[in-house]
Amino acid sequence: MSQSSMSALLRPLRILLFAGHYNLTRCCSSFVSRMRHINNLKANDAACYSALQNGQILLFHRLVPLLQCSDPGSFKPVALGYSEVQSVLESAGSDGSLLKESILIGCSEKNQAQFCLDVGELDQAAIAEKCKGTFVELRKAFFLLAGADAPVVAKAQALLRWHQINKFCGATGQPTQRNQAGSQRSCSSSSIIYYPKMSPVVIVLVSDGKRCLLGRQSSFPPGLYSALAGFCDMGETLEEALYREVAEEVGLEVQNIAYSSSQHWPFPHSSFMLACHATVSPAHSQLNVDHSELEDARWFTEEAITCALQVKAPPRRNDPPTVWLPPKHAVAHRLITEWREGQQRSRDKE
Ligand SMILES: NC(=O)c1ccc[n+]([C@@H]2O[C@H](COP(=O)([O-])OP(=O)(O)OC[C@H]3O[C@@H](n4cnc5c(N)ncnc54)[C@H](O)[C@@H]3O)[C@@H](O)[C@H]2O)c1
Ligand SMILES: [Mg+2]
Repeated sequence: MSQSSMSALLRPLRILLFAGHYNLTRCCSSFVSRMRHINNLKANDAACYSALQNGQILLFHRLVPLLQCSDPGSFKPVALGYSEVQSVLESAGSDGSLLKESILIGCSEKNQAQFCLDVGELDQAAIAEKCKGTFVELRKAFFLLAGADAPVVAKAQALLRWHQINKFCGATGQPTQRNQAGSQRSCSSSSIIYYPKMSPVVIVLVSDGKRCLLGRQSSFPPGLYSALAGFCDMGETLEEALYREVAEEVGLEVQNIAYSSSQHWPFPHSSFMLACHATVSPAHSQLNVDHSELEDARWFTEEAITCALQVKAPPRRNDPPTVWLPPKHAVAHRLITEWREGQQRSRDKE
């Protein structure tokens, strides 16, 4: 084939590729510009302070988020502008200089920066009344908020907590200074820069083909069962941590690790949850539970999981004992529903 006829053949393909690239660029551009905007705010204190003056600020009191109930049962974090927060602070007897302590959490679709501020030194009731909101502990708030708001509030609390406990350098004992965004703290004596930290945790749903394995710690609320989880040790890979945790907690050797997803988990401190599925052969599914780690671990059939997923609220004190599962915001819930869908798919194929 001559070069010119080859070129004529490829022309429509090039147009298609170009159109595809154009669409991809267009659909990604707002995301890319938002990510670059946030990155710039972390690096540039003056730009960050100016974004704060035009941004939205979520309020916390000693790490407890301020929420507003819009419709009955529907909660949102209270998000105020700079001058609104200034007037709230002034009404609670502060001069407003606290506003500079705000920490960058992210950015809206329209590139409006979002910050959080802990007003723990001021009167909680006065702030709540002025904002027509309620301070709700994160353990409760996390499950009252909509899917998109819960991780934002959890991230904000995690950043505020990290700043509260990293005010001094571990090497010199000298105070550390934060940048305007609050994305780092540094010690001028040691030149060490500290960044917000999460602890990696592996969480795994083990299956023997027909059943899945859930466990509970004695500290869990009565009847709650979850996937097995454990903190990664220094130097371990995700797979090594997973093999070790399952071996330690229930005495099994798993195979076929398949990554599912990840999430930031704020309780009790910031964990980075890495969620996986894994299998054991039915012939090697005999549990040997370490009761110093787990109060109980059991195999659950698909029917038992379907039943437990229908329990929408934790059982009350005088209710009969019921098995219930982690709520929707928890990655354990996702692993369990993925496993159940997999069981349904393989049944449909039979
Ligand atoms: N999001 C979810 O769906 C989900 C589900 C289950 C568990 N989790 C979380 O996973 C985390 C780990 O699970 P686990 O309690 O079974 O872990 P685990 O089995 O490793 O046991 C916890 C113990 O590990 C030790 N430990 C080692 N490194 C630690 C570190 N960096 N931070 C704290 N403790 C450390 C402590 O002695 C602690 O008591 C918990 O914080 C829990 O909240 C989340
Ligand atoms: Mg564990």
